[in-house]
Amino acid sequence: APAAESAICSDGTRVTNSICCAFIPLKEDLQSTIFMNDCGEDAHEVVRLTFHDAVAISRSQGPKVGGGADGSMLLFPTVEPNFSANNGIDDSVNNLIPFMQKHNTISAGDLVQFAGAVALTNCPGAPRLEFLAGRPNKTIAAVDGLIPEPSDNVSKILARFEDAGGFSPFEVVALLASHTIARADKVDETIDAAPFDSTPFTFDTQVFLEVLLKGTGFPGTGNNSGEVSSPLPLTSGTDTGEMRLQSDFALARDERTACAWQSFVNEQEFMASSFRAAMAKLAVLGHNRNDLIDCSDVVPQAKPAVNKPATFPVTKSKADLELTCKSLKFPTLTTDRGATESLIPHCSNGSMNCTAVQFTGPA
Ligand code: HEM
Ligand SMILES: [Ca+2]
Ligand SMILES: [Mn+2]
Repeated sequence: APAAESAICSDGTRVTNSICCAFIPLKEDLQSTIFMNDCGEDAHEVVRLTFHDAVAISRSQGPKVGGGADGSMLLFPTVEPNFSANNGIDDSVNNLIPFMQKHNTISAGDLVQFAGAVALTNCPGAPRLEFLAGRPNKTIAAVDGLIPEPSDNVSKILARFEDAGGFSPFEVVALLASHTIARADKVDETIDAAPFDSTPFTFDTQVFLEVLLKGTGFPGTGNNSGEVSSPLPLTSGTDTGEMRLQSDFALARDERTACAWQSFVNEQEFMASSFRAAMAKLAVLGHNRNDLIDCSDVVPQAKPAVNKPATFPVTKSKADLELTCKSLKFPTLTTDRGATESLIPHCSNGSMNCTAVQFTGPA
């Protein structure tokens, strides 16, 4: 192939195409206006948005039900955010909408996927995602029913991912590495920011370990749709205990996905590279990769991994594991020191009080 037109942006970044340079001021604006260089609530919610925008497409039903990674969530903010599977997505939608005017050469679809890549760079251990630019703004609102729900069974989840973009069961599990930096606000309406692992500000493998532990209780109320008991439910003030999604529980134990799930425990590099590859597929759903321009150079390097092996949280050990994968040996891990179950801090600096950015908007 002929060498791509290359350019140097005003800050010195060398890119394959000069159109990529517009994403550098966007990156700075996103960091200083919303993310604050933190792997906090606002970063988490934008990563979730990359998925909910992209997965709304169907190979069997065709383009009339949704265009994939097309920014339709931002372009139709009074439609898609109201679907029940999108409950809570309005925060990230309203936060990103002002950037469409402020950076008006960048399409909504590019904005969503780029913002997700930038958000992840704030999370130690996250991969530096591929970023391709050029998704057009011409699209339709997606229809309801295309986003997986935590109450869905494994067959339904795997079928939905297959239909959306030909994802294999392994790729589905790899994408769920995202739940290492995730907290639920809406599954249990009585509590906010209930984390899916004990380290929601670090892109580590703890989620794959902790979802394999026997559940003992609920961080809030106990009868919510899509929630099952977690091993670390202890809550105090805004330090909400761990929540477990029924879908994560089932994927970790189902014969089609359990070995993929277990394979990521304590395998930071393998998890990060598998997530990166699956995200590259997710981010271009609805597009032909060859029509897009590779602007990966404008994605900053992620914060380095903390280099701490996976550990059983205090009070837990291999006796608490619920393993169903027969072909893999479980790694030998130590238990964190302490006598009683630890709280999971609400904020990345370890405190109970931190403000999230929240713009008002149409969603
Ligand atoms: C089987 C598929 C999946 C199901 C059923 C599912 C379900 C959920 C649910 C119920 C929540 C909590 C929302 C709330 O109450 O605030 C959540 C949060 C989240 N999900 Fe997923 N998810 C799935 C796959 C994914 C994928 C593929 C990604 C990204 C690649 C992702 C990224 C996130 C993130 C980052 C959050 C945290 C948002 C926050 O902290 O505010 N999820 N997910
Ligand atoms: Ca984590
Ligand atoms: Mn949240």
